[in-house]
Amino acid sequence: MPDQLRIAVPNKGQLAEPASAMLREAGYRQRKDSRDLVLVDPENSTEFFFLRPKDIAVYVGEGILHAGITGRDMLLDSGAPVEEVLPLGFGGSTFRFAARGGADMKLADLQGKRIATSFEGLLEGYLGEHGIDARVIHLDGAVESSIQLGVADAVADVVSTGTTLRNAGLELFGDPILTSEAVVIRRTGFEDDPQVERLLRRLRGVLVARDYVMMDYDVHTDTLDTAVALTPGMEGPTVSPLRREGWVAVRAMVPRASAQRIMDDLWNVGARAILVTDIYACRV
Ligand SMILES: Nc1ncnc2c1ncn2[C@@H]1O[C@H](COP(=O)(O)OP(=O)(O)OP(=O)(O)O)[C@@H](O)[C@H]1O
Ligand SMILES: O=P(O)(O)OC[C@H]1O[C@H](OP(=O)(O)OP(=O)(O)O)[C@H](O)[C@@H]1O
Ligand SMILES: [Mg+2]
Repeated sequence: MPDQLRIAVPNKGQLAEPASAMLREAGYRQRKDSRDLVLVDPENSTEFFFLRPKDIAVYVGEGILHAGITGRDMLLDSGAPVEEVLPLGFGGSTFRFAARGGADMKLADLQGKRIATSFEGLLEGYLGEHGIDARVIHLDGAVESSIQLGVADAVADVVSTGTTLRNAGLELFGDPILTSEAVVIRRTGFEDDPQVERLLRRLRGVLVARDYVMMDYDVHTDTLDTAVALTPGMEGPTVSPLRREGWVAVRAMVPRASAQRIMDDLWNVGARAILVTDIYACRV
Protein backbone atom coordinates (compact mmCIF):
# COMPACT_ATOMS: atom_id res chain seq x y z
CA MET A 1 0.00 0.00 0.00
CA PRO A 2 2.04 3.01 -1.20
CA ASP A 3 0.01 5.79 0.47
CA GLN A 4 0.06 4.17 3.90
CA LEU A 5 1.17 6.60 6.65
CA ARG A 6 4.22 5.21 8.50
CA ILE A 7 4.72 6.38 12.08
CA ALA A 8 7.48 5.58 14.60
CA VAL A 9 6.49 5.04 18.24
CA PRO A 10 8.86 4.31 21.17
CA ASN A 11 8.88 0.57 21.84
CA LYS A 12 10.10 0.84 25.46
CA GLY A 13 11.16 3.32 28.11
CA GLN A 14 9.42 6.32 29.60
CA LEU A 15 7.63 7.41 26.43
CA ALA A 16 6.30 4.08 25.14
CA GLU A 17 3.14 3.75 27.21
CA PRO A 18 2.02 7.42 27.19
CA ALA A 19 2.70 7.71 23.44
CA SER A 20 0.55 4.67 22.66
CA ALA A 21 -2.16 5.90 25.04
CA MET A 22 -2.28 9.22 23.20
CA LEU A 23 -2.48 7.56 19.77
CA ARG A 24 -5.28 5.33 21.06
CA GLU A 25 -7.18 8.44 22.24
CA ALA A 26 -6.66 9.87 18.75
CA GLY A 27 -8.51 6.87 17.32
CA TYR A 28 -5.59 4.72 16.16
CA ARG A 29 -5.09 1.03 16.84
CA GLN A 30 -2.12 0.26 19.06
CA ARG A 31 -0.33 -2.97 19.90
CA LYS A 32 -1.54 -5.25 22.72
CA ASP A 33 1.71 -7.18 23.04
CA SER A 34 4.72 -5.02 24.03
CA ARG A 35 6.99 -7.27 21.92
CA ASP A 36 5.21 -6.44 18.65
CA LEU A 37 7.43 -4.35 16.39
CA VAL A 38 4.88 -3.40 13.71
CA LEU A 39 1.14 -2.82 13.79
CA VAL A 40 -1.12 -2.11 10.84
CA ASP A 41 -4.23 0.05 11.33
CA PRO A 42 -6.21 -0.46 8.10
CA GLU A 43 -9.10 1.79 9.18
CA ASN A 44 -6.71 4.77 9.28
CA SER A 45 -4.31 3.59 6.52
CA THR A 46 -1.50 3.82 9.04
CA GLU A 47 1.36 1.54 9.95
CA PHE A 48 3.09 1.91 13.34
CA PHE A 49 6.72 0.88 13.85
CA PHE A 50 7.77 0.37 17.45
CA LEU A 51 11.43 1.44 17.66
CA ARG A 52 14.01 2.43 20.26
CA PRO A 53 13.28 6.06 21.14
CA LYS A 54 16.84 7.12 20.28
CA ASP A 55 16.61 5.60 16.80
CA ILE A 56 13.33 7.28 15.85
CA ALA A 57 14.84 10.57 14.60
CA VAL A 58 17.26 8.58 12.44
CA TYR A 59 14.46 6.58 10.76
CA VAL A 60 12.34 9.68 10.20
CA GLY A 61 15.37 11.65 8.95
CA GLU A 62 16.17 8.99 6.38
CA GLY A 63 12.68 9.42 4.96
CA ILE A 64 11.59 5.83 5.55
CA LEU A 65 8.93 6.86 8.05
CA HIS A 66 6.72 9.96 7.71
CA ALA A 67 6.75 11.06 11.35
CA GLY A 68 7.46 9.79 14.85
CA ILE A 69 7.17 10.40 18.57
CA THR A 70 10.38 10.82 20.55
CA GLY A 71 11.96 13.12 23.13
CA ARG A 72 13.17 16.60 22.12
CA ASP A 73 16.53 15.69 23.72
CA MET A 74 16.81 12.62 21.49
CA LEU A 75 15.83 14.59 18.39
CA LEU A 76 18.49 17.26 19.01
CA ASP A 77 21.10 14.69 19.99
CA SER A 78 20.64 12.79 16.74
CA GLY A 79 21.53 15.66 14.42
CA ALA A 80 19.13 14.05 11.91
CA PRO A 81 17.32 16.27 9.35
CA VAL A 82 14.06 16.26 11.31
CA GLU A 83 12.03 18.99 12.94
CA GLU A 84 9.83 19.18 15.98
CA VAL A 85 6.23 19.81 14.95
CA LEU A 86 4.13 19.28 18.08
CA PRO A 87 5.02 19.09 21.80
CA LEU A 88 2.89 16.42 23.50
CA GLY A 89 2.99 17.38 27.20
CA PHE A 90 4.43 14.15 28.64
CA GLY A 91 7.93 12.70 29.13
CA GLY A 92 9.09 15.98 30.65
CA SER A 93 12.72 16.15 31.74
CA THR A 94 15.74 18.44 31.84
CA PHE A 95 19.23 17.65 30.62
CA ARG A 96 21.74 18.80 33.20
CA PHE A 97 25.26 18.65 34.55
CA ALA A 98 25.94 16.99 37.89
CA ALA A 99 29.00 16.18 39.95
CA ARG A 100 29.85 14.66 43.33
CA GLY A 101 27.94 16.35 46.17
CA GLY A 102 29.96 19.18 47.74
CA ALA A 103 32.33 19.47 44.75
CA ASP A 104 30.85 22.93 44.10
CA MET A 105 31.54 22.76 40.35
CA LYS A 106 30.88 25.54 37.87
CA LEU A 107 30.53 25.25 34.12
CA ALA A 108 34.05 26.63 33.57
CA ASP A 109 35.52 23.94 35.86
CA LEU A 110 34.65 21.35 33.19
CA GLN A 111 37.64 22.47 31.11
CA GLY A 112 39.90 19.44 30.62
CA LYS A 113 37.62 17.13 32.64
CA ARG A 114 35.88 13.84 31.73
CA ILE A 115 32.10 14.11 31.30
CA ALA A 116 29.97 10.95 30.96
CA THR A 117 26.71 11.04 28.99
CA SER A 118 24.35 9.07 26.75
CA PHE A 119 23.74 12.24 24.70
CA GLU A 120 27.13 13.16 23.31
CA GLY A 121 25.64 15.11 20.40
CA LEU A 122 23.83 17.43 22.79
CA LEU A 123 26.75 17.67 25.18
CA GLU A 124 29.39 18.34 22.52
CA GLY A 125 27.18 21.03 20.97
CA TYR A 126 26.77 22.76 24.33
CA LEU A 127 30.48 22.53 25.24
CA GLY A 128 31.39 23.92 21.81
CA GLU A 129 29.01 26.87 22.24
CA HIS A 130 30.56 27.65 25.62
CA GLY A 131 34.17 27.20 24.51
CA ILE A 132 34.86 24.31 26.87
CA ASP A 133 37.30 21.60 25.85
CA ALA A 134 36.47 18.42 27.79
CA ARG A 135 36.64 14.67 27.18
CA VAL A 136 33.19 13.19 26.50
CA ILE A 137 32.75 9.61 27.68
CA HIS A 138 29.85 7.80 26.01
CA LEU A 139 27.78 5.48 28.23
CA ASP A 140 24.50 3.82 27.29
CA GLY A 141 22.69 4.30 30.60
CA ALA A 142 23.01 4.43 34.41
CA VAL A 143 25.36 7.35 33.78
CA GLU A 144 24.99 8.49 37.41
CA SER A 145 27.31 5.65 38.56
CA SER A 146 30.22 6.75 36.40
CA ILE A 147 31.65 9.27 38.89
CA GLN A 148 31.72 6.87 41.82
CA LEU A 149 33.27 4.23 39.57
CA GLY A 150 36.06 6.58 38.55
CA VAL A 151 35.15 6.82 34.87
CA ALA A 152 34.15 10.50 34.86
CA ASP A 153 34.46 13.75 36.85
CA ALA A 154 30.97 14.98 35.92
CA VAL A 155 27.88 13.74 34.10
CA ALA A 156 25.41 15.32 31.71
CA ASP A 157 22.16 13.37 32.09
CA VAL A 158 18.39 13.35 31.97
CA VAL A 159 16.82 14.55 35.23
CA SER A 160 13.15 14.24 36.02
CA THR A 161 12.44 14.08 39.76
CA GLY A 162 16.17 14.14 40.65
CA THR A 163 15.83 10.96 42.73
CA THR A 164 18.40 8.97 40.73
CA LEU A 165 20.98 11.75 41.08
CA ARG A 166 20.39 12.15 44.81
CA ASN A 167 20.65 8.40 45.35
CA ALA A 168 24.01 8.44 43.59
CA GLY A 169 25.23 11.27 45.88
CA LEU A 170 25.41 13.77 43.00
CA GLU A 171 24.54 17.47 42.87
CA LEU A 172 23.35 19.55 39.93
CA PHE A 173 25.40 22.50 38.70
CA GLY A 174 25.20 25.03 35.88
CA ASP A 175 22.12 26.09 33.93
CA PRO A 176 19.89 23.40 32.39
CA ILE A 177 21.35 22.40 29.01
CA LEU A 178 17.89 21.63 27.65
CA THR A 179 14.26 21.25 28.70
CA SER A 180 12.69 18.26 26.99
CA GLU A 181 9.33 16.53 26.53
CA ALA A 182 7.82 14.07 24.08
CA VAL A 183 7.33 15.64 20.64
CA VAL A 184 6.09 14.67 17.19
CA ILE A 185 8.90 14.90 14.64
CA ARG A 186 8.75 15.09 10.86
CA ARG A 187 11.42 15.03 8.17
CA THR A 188 12.59 18.55 7.35
CA GLY A 189 11.17 19.73 4.04
CA PHE A 190 7.99 17.59 4.24
CA GLU A 191 5.72 20.29 5.68
CA ASP A 192 2.70 19.76 3.50
CA ASP A 193 2.08 16.02 3.74
CA PRO A 194 -1.73 15.80 4.19
CA GLN A 195 -1.53 12.46 6.02
CA VAL A 196 0.89 13.86 8.60
CA GLU A 197 -1.34 16.93 8.91
CA ARG A 198 -4.28 14.64 9.72
CA LEU A 199 -2.28 12.86 12.43
CA LEU A 200 -1.27 16.23 13.91
CA ARG A 201 -4.87 17.48 13.86
CA ARG A 202 -5.97 14.39 15.73
CA LEU A 203 -3.21 14.72 18.32
CA ARG A 204 -3.98 18.42 18.82
CA GLY A 205 -7.57 17.31 19.40
CA VAL A 206 -6.42 14.92 22.13
CA LEU A 207 -4.37 17.67 23.80
CA VAL A 208 -7.41 19.98 23.79
CA ALA A 209 -9.76 17.23 25.03
CA ARG A 210 -7.33 16.56 27.90
CA ASP A 211 -6.86 20.21 28.84
CA TYR A 212 -10.36 21.64 28.32
CA VAL A 213 -13.92 20.87 29.40
CA MET A 214 -17.23 22.09 27.99
CA MET A 215 -19.14 24.49 30.23
CA ASP A 216 -22.87 25.28 29.88
CA TYR A 217 -24.86 27.75 31.94
CA ASP A 218 -27.90 30.00 31.90
CA VAL A 219 -27.58 33.70 32.60
CA HIS A 220 -29.72 36.87 32.50
CA THR A 221 -28.92 39.13 29.53
CA ASP A 222 -28.10 41.96 31.99
CA THR A 223 -25.06 40.00 33.20
CA LEU A 224 -24.24 38.23 29.93
CA ASP A 225 -21.18 40.40 29.18
CA THR A 226 -19.71 39.82 32.65
CA ALA A 227 -20.31 36.06 32.39
CA VAL A 228 -18.90 35.80 28.88
CA ALA A 229 -15.75 37.63 30.01
CA LEU A 230 -15.21 34.70 32.40
CA THR A 231 -15.76 32.12 29.63
CA PRO A 232 -14.43 33.63 26.38
CA GLY A 233 -14.14 30.17 24.80
CA MET A 234 -11.87 29.36 21.87
CA GLU A 235 -13.62 31.31 19.14
CA GLY A 236 -16.22 33.09 21.26
CA PRO A 237 -18.95 31.28 23.23
CA THR A 238 -22.25 30.06 21.74
CA VAL A 239 -25.20 32.08 23.09
CA SER A 240 -28.66 30.56 22.48
CA PRO A 241 -32.15 31.79 23.39
CA LEU A 242 -33.94 30.25 26.36
CA ARG A 243 -37.74 29.96 26.68
CA ARG A 244 -37.51 32.27 29.65
CA GLU A 245 -37.80 36.02 29.25
CA GLY A 246 -34.46 37.87 29.58
CA TRP A 247 -32.34 34.70 29.90
CA VAL A 248 -29.90 32.96 27.51
CA ALA A 249 -27.90 29.72 27.52
CA VAL A 250 -24.12 29.98 27.08
CA ARG A 251 -21.73 27.22 26.00
CA ALA A 252 -17.94 27.58 25.96
CA MET A 253 -14.77 25.53 26.37
CA VAL A 254 -12.79 26.39 29.51
CA PRO A 255 -9.43 25.13 30.83
CA ARG A 256 -10.02 21.99 32.91
CA ALA A 257 -7.72 23.28 35.67
CA SER A 258 -9.81 26.46 36.14
CA ALA A 259 -13.28 24.92 35.75
CA GLN A 260 -14.27 24.90 39.43
CA ARG A 261 -13.10 28.49 40.01
CA ILE A 262 -14.96 29.68 36.91
CA MET A 263 -18.13 27.91 38.12
CA ASP A 264 -17.89 29.76 41.46
CA ASP A 265 -17.32 33.09 39.68
CA LEU A 266 -20.26 32.46 37.31
CA TRP A 267 -22.51 31.61 40.24
CA ASN A 268 -21.50 34.85 41.95
CA VAL A 269 -22.51 36.93 38.92
CA GLY A 270 -25.93 35.20 38.83
CA ALA A 271 -25.44 32.34 36.35
CA ARG A 272 -27.38 29.19 37.13
CA ALA A 273 -27.64 25.56 35.89
CA ILE A 274 -23.86 25.53 35.41
CA LEU A 275 -22.74 22.20 33.95
CA VAL A 276 -19.33 20.82 33.05
CA THR A 277 -18.83 17.91 30.66
CA ASP A 278 -15.76 16.14 29.30
CA ILE A 279 -14.82 16.55 25.66
CA TYR A 280 -14.52 13.05 24.20
CA ALA A 281 -12.80 14.13 20.99
CA CYS A 282 -12.44 17.30 18.93
CA ARG A 283 -10.78 18.96 15.95
CA VAL A 284 -9.78 22.54 16.60
N1 LIG B 1 12.47 9.62 34.53
C1 LIG B 1 11.97 10.21 33.45
N2 LIG B 1 10.80 10.87 33.49
C2 LIG B 1 10.31 11.44 32.39
N3 LIG B 1 10.89 11.41 31.18
C3 LIG B 1 12.02 10.77 31.10
C4 LIG B 1 12.62 10.13 32.21
N4 LIG B 1 13.74 9.54 31.81
C5 LIG B 1 13.84 9.79 30.49
N5 LIG B 1 12.81 10.54 30.08
C6 LIG B 1 12.58 11.02 28.72
O1 LIG B 1 12.06 9.96 27.97
C7 LIG B 1 12.70 9.89 26.70
C8 LIG B 1 13.16 8.48 26.47
O2 LIG B 1 14.05 8.11 27.48
P1 LIG B 1 14.19 6.63 27.95
O3 LIG B 1 15.06 6.64 29.16
O4 LIG B 1 12.87 6.00 28.06
O5 LIG B 1 14.93 6.02 26.71
P2 LIG B 1 16.28 5.23 26.67
O6 LIG B 1 17.15 5.69 27.77
O7 LIG B 1 16.83 5.25 25.27
O8 LIG B 1 15.77 3.83 26.86
P3 LIG B 1 16.51 2.78 27.71
O9 LIG B 1 16.55 3.41 29.08
O10 LIG B 1 15.62 1.60 27.57
O11 LIG B 1 17.85 2.65 27.03
C9 LIG B 1 13.76 10.98 26.68
O12 LIG B 1 13.25 12.05 25.92
C10 LIG B 1 13.89 11.42 28.11
O13 LIG B 1 14.08 12.82 28.26
O1 LIG C 1 15.29 12.23 37.93
P1 LIG C 1 14.66 10.87 37.96
O2 LIG C 1 13.16 10.94 38.16
O3 LIG C 1 15.32 9.97 38.95
O4 LIG C 1 14.80 10.23 36.49
C1 LIG C 1 15.99 10.34 35.76
C2 LIG C 1 16.51 8.98 35.40
O5 LIG C 1 15.59 8.34 34.51
C3 LIG C 1 16.28 7.95 33.33
O6 LIG C 1 16.85 6.69 33.51
P2 LIG C 1 16.26 5.35 32.86
O7 LIG C 1 15.33 4.71 33.83
O8 LIG C 1 15.76 5.62 31.51
O9 LIG C 1 17.55 4.45 32.79
P3 LIG C 1 18.81 4.60 31.81
O10 LIG C 1 19.81 5.39 32.56
O11 LIG C 1 19.23 3.19 31.59
O12 LIG C 1 18.35 5.27 30.55
C4 LIG C 1 17.40 8.97 33.24
O13 LIG C 1 18.47 8.52 32.43
C5 LIG C 1 17.82 9.17 34.67
O14 LIG C 1 18.74 8.21 35.07
MG1 LIG D 1 16.77 5.94 29.76
